[in-house]
Amino acid sequence: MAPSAPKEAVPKHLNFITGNKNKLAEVQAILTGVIELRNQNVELVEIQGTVEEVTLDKCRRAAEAVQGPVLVEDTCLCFRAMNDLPGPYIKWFMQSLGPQNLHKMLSGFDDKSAQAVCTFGYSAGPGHEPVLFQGRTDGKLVESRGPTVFGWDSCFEYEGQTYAEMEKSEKNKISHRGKALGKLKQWLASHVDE
Ligand SMILES: O=c1[nH]c(=O)c2ncn([C@@H]3O[C@H](COP(=O)(O)OP(=O)(O)OP(=O)(O)O)[C@@H](O)[C@H]3O)c2[nH]1
Ligand SMILES: [Mg+2]
Repeated sequence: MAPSAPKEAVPKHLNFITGNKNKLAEVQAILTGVIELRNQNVELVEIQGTVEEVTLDKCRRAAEAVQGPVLVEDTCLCFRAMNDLPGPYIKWFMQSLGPQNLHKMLSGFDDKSAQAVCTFGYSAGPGHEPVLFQGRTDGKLVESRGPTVFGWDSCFEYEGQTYAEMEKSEKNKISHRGKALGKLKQWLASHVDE
């Protein structure tokens, strides 16, 4: 998606609204030296819809909740054999099945291909339309390999290694989140207040 941003200055720091500590750590690592990141954990309702609709709505709700500029992110895991489900609903499948059983979702299918999708939304505040930045990484759903620290990292294989088997810095270079933040960085470069 092209970050078709209105010419609108963003502040010198970003307030990343998330309750997910692993996401926060990755975003902090990737944005170090680019922009100051702050964090608030606000419980946000997440609607059903497309990847983009979910993030747009999450971003608008977050801006309303804090009455100011916000960055939010929504992550999807899409299985080709299931026409992209569970997508934004992966969290609930992960919580119920756990990393040891997640791969069984595709046990009845030959096609194990999966795509990790990360969509950031930035809003300058309530009433400001969010700008989206999306990154996608293709891989496969596999039996859990590696540390089970972060969600489905141990079940998502990219070029022979699961995310969990990679060094963090390696994951961040090729991950859905790294790609999305690459676009955010480009946008920031032309929007941050001097
Ligand atoms: O192995 C993983 N590697 C990743 O890179 C990754 N990014 C997110 N997730 C998990 O996928 C679901 C997304 O749901 P989600 O986007 O709504 O996140 P969340 O509810 O945890 O936080 P937030 O909505 O407060 O930001 C949640 O279960 C996350 O733990 C990941 N798992
Ligand atoms: Mg969430």
